[in-house]
Amino acid sequence: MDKTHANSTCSNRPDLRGEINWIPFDAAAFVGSSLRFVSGDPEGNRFRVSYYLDSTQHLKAKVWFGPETEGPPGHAHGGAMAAVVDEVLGLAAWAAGYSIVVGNLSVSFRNMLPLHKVVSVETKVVSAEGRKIMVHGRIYCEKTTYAVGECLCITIQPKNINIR
Ligand SMILES: CCCCCCCC(=O)SCCNC(=O)CCNC(=O)[C@H](O)C(C)(C)COP(=O)(O)OP(=O)(O)OC[C@H]1O[C@@H](n2cnc3c(N)ncnc32)[C@H](O)[C@@H]1OP(=O)(O)O
Repeated sequence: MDKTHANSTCSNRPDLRGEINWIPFDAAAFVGSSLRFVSGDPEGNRFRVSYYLDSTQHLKAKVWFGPETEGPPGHAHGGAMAAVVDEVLGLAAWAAGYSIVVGNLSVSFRNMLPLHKVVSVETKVVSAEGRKIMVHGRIYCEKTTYAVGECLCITIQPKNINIR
């Protein structure tokens, strides 16, 4: 399990720094500025997200689940976790060089995720067969796994997605 430098509790400014050997990843440089739903409001009360590549070039994210992601009292909505898995695993395929949209997403919720928590997301592109790119990943913090995702991405022509 990765060692974390991030605070696990909310402060005025959650600590989204990456871990040793992670380098910042500029998502907008790959997919434009359209990813507003999850990572587009770095000062907001929903999600705050920082992206990185680890030393093996796998996409990682640090994500703060703010109060506006609430589902069960004091905890993140399952849809909020699914949205994070959708964006981060989809973006992992882009970071690996595939222009894709997500065709199918499976998310298993393993533990309730307390609000105001900074967690990590890890990803791995596990296969590429024709237009089908399979990406696996999970949301975790230290020894706790909150959600596990399997994301089937389908390649598209970049011109069909109007990246801006
Ligand atoms: C820009 C950065 C984005 C990154 C992070 C954000 C991630 C997202 O949230 S993306 C938004 C959510 N996703 C969408 O809106 C996608 C909506 N769906 C579509 O646009 C289309 O169905 C699309 C593009 C996936 C596939 O359509 P199309 O190009 O016509 O391909 P199609 O011929 O049907 O299928 C191609 C292959 O993929 C397979 N496939 C397509 N969709 C699926 C699916 N949902 N499940 C399983 N297999 C599928 C087909 O079986 C086919 O396989 P094979 O080649 O073996 O026969």
